[in-house]
Amino acid sequence: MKALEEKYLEGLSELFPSIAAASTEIINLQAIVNLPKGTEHFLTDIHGEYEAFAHVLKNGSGSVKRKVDDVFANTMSSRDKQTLATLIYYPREKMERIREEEQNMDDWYKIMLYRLIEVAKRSASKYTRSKVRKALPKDFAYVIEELITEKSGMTDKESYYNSIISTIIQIGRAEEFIVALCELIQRLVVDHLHIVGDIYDRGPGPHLIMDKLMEYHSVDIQWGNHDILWMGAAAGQKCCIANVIRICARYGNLDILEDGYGINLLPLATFAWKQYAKDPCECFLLKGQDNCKPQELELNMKMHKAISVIQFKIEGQAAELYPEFGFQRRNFLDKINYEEGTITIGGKIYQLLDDYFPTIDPKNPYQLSAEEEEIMNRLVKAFQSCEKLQRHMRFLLNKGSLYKIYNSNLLYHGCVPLNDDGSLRKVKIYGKSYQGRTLYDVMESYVRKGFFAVDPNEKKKGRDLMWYIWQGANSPLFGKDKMATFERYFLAEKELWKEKKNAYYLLLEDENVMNGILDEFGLDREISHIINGHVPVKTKNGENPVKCGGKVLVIDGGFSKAYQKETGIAGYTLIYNSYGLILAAHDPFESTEAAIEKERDIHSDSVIVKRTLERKTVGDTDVGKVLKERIADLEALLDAYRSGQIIEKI
Ligand SMILES: O=P(O)(O)OC[C@H]1O[C@](O)(COP(=O)(O)O)[C@@H](O)[C@@H]1O
Ligand SMILES: [Mn+2]
Repeated sequence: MKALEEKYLEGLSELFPSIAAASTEIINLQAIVNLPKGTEHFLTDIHGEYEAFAHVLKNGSGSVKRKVDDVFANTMSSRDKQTLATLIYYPREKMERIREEEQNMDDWYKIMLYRLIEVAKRSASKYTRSKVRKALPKDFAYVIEELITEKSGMTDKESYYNSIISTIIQIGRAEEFIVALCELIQRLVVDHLHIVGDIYDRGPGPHLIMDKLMEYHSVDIQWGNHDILWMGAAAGQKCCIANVIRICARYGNLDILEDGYGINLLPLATFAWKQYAKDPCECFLLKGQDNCKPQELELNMKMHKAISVIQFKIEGQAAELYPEFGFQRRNFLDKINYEEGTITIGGKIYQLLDDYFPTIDPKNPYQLSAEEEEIMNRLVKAFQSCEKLQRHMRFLLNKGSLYKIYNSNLLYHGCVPLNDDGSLRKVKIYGKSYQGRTLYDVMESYVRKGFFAVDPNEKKKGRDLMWYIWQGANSPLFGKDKMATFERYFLAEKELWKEKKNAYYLLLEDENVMNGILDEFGLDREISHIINGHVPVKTKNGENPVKCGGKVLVIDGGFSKAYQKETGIAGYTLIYNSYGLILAAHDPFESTEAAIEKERDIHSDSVIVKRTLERKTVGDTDVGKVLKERIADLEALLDAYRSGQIIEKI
């Protein structure tokens, strides 16, 4: 043991070869440990709503506005503060509009530059110089550093700053400089972003969200069931592919696949147009179809039906392949009386809303027709060879996981599957049972195998498990007894549409159960929180996202427009800064246009969920723990130098 420690200190002395070097490092690290903790920002269930997402990212769920308020308090009108905040969110667009009205732009630049410098200064004050330096835009790094660093010894600060600012304006770089400052502020107000799942589906811009996330300075992602669906599709899992296309068709978003990812849907379109030529496909209307031209709508509905039928067939085959997934009870095509147009479920006969199935052979209802087969094979190739999709999925794999423990918070998209009595539910995966954290870990390892395993059997298991995670009754990301897709399309009886939530969602207020989950994940039950998304919080019915006295926070972002009428708001986001946890409830986002033109921010009511007694420092965080260990090691090295055990290397 002793020898090992000595070896380690020897190694460390290579990096810090003298008493002076080790001491300097200790002082630097200690300074970081004492700084206020960086702000974390939590978003969930973005569901392809790129514009609203981009806006919340820019305003840091109110963090930018809070900074502006802090700096200017009562010295500026609220109107001016709002203009300044809008400028910080949309600098280019805002300046374009200002230029049209403002008589004296130079004056305007000057005022704004001063204001922005003050906000930037305050935003940077939480960080070390070296961290701020890394965040500075290349072109203006030196000047910005000069302007935002306090120069206490300087006598004529005013004229020094004035001359820098005048020069910037004179040489025609004011606008670029303003943009750089605004982006810096946006960058500094949020230190780290957590996406608690469901980037994909329903809205039109998930690919744009992915591009934006890929350039974000610090982010982690907990996969949602919709993200896993896309991951499965990208890995070539056919049921996932069919579901992805079906959902895009249902929301009038086939453009995401065709234009966003360049996946060719022509074979499916041609087939659907011919196969369902005279079929009105009325059960396959689109959600939000007002944006669709009539001719496009007709084709879109036919494609919607064609891919749904394919999905029910291939899911039926997969259900037989894996009885332990429990999907056999979801097989309906063999329960249909094709002559009568009825279906028998639970001993009862129901009338189907649509009974035109030209591609189904009643004797072999799950068999794809030759054309359907050909289409699916081509789609598998298209998904697997789409470079952009693969790049996005690689990013999800590298920055993402099924759950995350971060600064004493436990983050996952859906739930931890529980029995009705609150005990951890045992779930069988490929012949073995797992529960709680191990269930999560095993599932995650299969997801990764679906992409990286060399053994083709393991790879297939990994891919097929992604389809299970999407909609399996015991999937921690889905957490409902079934996904009633078939019933929602074909049956009028709403009682059949019901999806029963896992006991987890009924036990959110049960402290014993929630503490049990924290224990299971190795977290301190006294100080930790569980944060999940997935289930829209129906605020208009009086539902509260803060559960279990603040131990659990359910923050389905509610970005999805389709769901806003159910929730009554545009959902929640969460901020965890050095003062505590702040929950922001947002009104729906109108448009980027309105945000700039009318300076209409998303109106957010902020509620402080937990205020820390003392301002939290980096020392209280996970990074802080690592830094403190490093300091202890360096102190040991110092002792070793001083006692002669190790000799300086200079
Ligand atoms: O509103 P739609 O498009 O019918 O989707 C409903 C389906 O989406 C789900 O809610 C899953 O999506 P979420 O993860 O966003 O909740 C299913 O449970 C349900 O069957
Ligand atoms: Mn979800």
